[in-house]
Amino acid sequence: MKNGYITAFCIKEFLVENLEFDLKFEGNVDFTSTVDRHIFPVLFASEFLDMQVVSVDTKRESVKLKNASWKDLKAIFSLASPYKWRIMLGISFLGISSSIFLLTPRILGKLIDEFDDSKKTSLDPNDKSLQLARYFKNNPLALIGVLFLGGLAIAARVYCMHTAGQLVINNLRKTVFNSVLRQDMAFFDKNKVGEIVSRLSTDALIVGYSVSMNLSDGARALVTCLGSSGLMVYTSPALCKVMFIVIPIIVGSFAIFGKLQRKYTMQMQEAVASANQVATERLSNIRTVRMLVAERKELAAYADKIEEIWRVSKKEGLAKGSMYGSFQFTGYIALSTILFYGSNLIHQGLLTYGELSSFCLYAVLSAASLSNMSGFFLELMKGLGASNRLFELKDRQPLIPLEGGIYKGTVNKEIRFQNVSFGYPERDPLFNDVTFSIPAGKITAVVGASGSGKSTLANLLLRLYDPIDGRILIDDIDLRQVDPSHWRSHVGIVGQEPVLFSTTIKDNITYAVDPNSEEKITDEQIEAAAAQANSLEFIRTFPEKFDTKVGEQGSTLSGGQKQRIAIARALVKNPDVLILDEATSALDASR
Ligand SMILES: Nc1ncnc2c1ncn2[C@@H]1O[C@H](COP(=O)(O)OP(=O)(O)OP(=O)(O)O)[C@@H](O)[C@H]1O
Repeated sequence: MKNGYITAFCIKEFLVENLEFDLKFEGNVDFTSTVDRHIFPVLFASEFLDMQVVSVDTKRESVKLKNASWKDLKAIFSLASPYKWRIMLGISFLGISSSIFLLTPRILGKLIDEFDDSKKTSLDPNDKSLQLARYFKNNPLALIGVLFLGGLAIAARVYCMHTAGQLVINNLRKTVFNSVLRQDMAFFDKNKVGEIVSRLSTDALIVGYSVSMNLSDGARALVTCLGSSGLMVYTSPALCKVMFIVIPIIVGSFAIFGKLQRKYTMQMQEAVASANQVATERLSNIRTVRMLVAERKELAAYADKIEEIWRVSKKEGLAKGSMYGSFQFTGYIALSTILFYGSNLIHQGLLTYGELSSFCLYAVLSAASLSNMSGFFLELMKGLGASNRLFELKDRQPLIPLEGGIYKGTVNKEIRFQNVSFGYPERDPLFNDVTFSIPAGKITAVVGASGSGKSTLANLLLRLYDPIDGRILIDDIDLRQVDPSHWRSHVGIVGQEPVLFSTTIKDNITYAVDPNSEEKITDEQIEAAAAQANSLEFIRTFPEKFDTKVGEQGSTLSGGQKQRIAIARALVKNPDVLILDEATSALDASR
């Protein structure tokens, strides 16, 4: 047990005085040796810096949803371009299956006429489809074989497009996650983590689907629609007149209800993201919820969000139902008219039974493909909406970059806050024109009232935020010119509420050590750091020692144990600057 002598620095406007006092540490954090290694902890204690206290504004702005526009189409399809060969292969299989299934109704029609003795003699023997029909009549197994080939081509197309979609989703998720990880703290102050996770899971899925499987379904619908319409005209131009009456009704109802459905689908995604946010935040803080007996309140908050989903869902269902209903209605009107008018044409000898059958099959195919095309359009719209939000995250440039600048990690003379003014975004200024120095090799304490800005000074020193005015100098070099990641890797910090990850004690202690760095941390160094933080003793009592899993946010450890592991984590990388932000608040005081 050692006593460390610290020098408390106070910000000049309030008190110009150096204080020396006796600091008691439980355990054996050896500050004498750390001072030798030019480590100088900056201790933050809640006492007497009389700074302005600003109330907490809990209302945070979320990622804004903008309306999707066609100009984003290029950007969304460019996501699929790395997988274009896989998509092209899928489209080729589409060509095979579509040719087979488009020609089948015509051949079946000819087969029907082949069995009608009254029509048999009047058929054109040079007609290729008739020749094929006759071949299949004599070799029915060949027809089964061709249809089987069509089925195989469909399976291959679905496989290619499904996997291409997953590759797009994987790539998108990685890119967006990378961009989110690089954002500045002000971004995380504004955007809720639950919403960002929702973007990564749901929106990436929608975008990936819309440019892969949906693209292939859309292409299939288009080919089928064009092919079957052409074959309808070829089979009976007279019957096609009926279609001129029905198509405008189908297109009109699709335009109205499709637009409505798109609107409600976007509202639905927003409502789901909002419900996810509530669930994530409350469940990750379940202990607090339990201790404050807030289960009913949280259930009510979640139920409100679910109620919102239900409200939007009803509108979405109504738009969807109206669209499908109008499709079915117009479809059956068209089919009845075709059969009625077609029977008349047969009676007049202008059409055969086989031709009417083929025409009906093509009409059904073309109606189904119109409906599929509407589905394609809707999915594309959904994809555009979702991509808009994802691109916002992907393309956002952080206010403070992760890398770039002078490689400065050691402090030889001093760290100097020079005329620093700061306020959090959308808040009143927290402090103005603050100047003080932290000399190298010394222990410096900052003390002040709760909420006065002590942790904020640590945030500024780590360059999590930039001062609004003034400079922070590391040996006369402005911190803004220093490579942020390099600087941070030389600063050890133990926060007020130590955050542990749900992995082993060893992984938590070595969390800040770059796995790709040449300098490997040995088990002896880990044990030494744990011993310095006075955690070795209790770690050894666990059956799995350093391989013990600590649970979510270290839930299986006591507050003091968590803090000691956090101290070991800060010490193991042998930092040049050590910041202890009330790091011993959960430790028992003892000599
Ligand atoms: N990310 C943030 N966004 C907006 N305001 C913040 C943020 N973090 C802190 N604040 C506000 O800044 C003020 C200073 O906070 P800070 O955590 O620096 O105080 P502190 O002196 O360390 O307090 P304590 O001793 O209670 O830990 C507080 O009023 C707080 O509400």
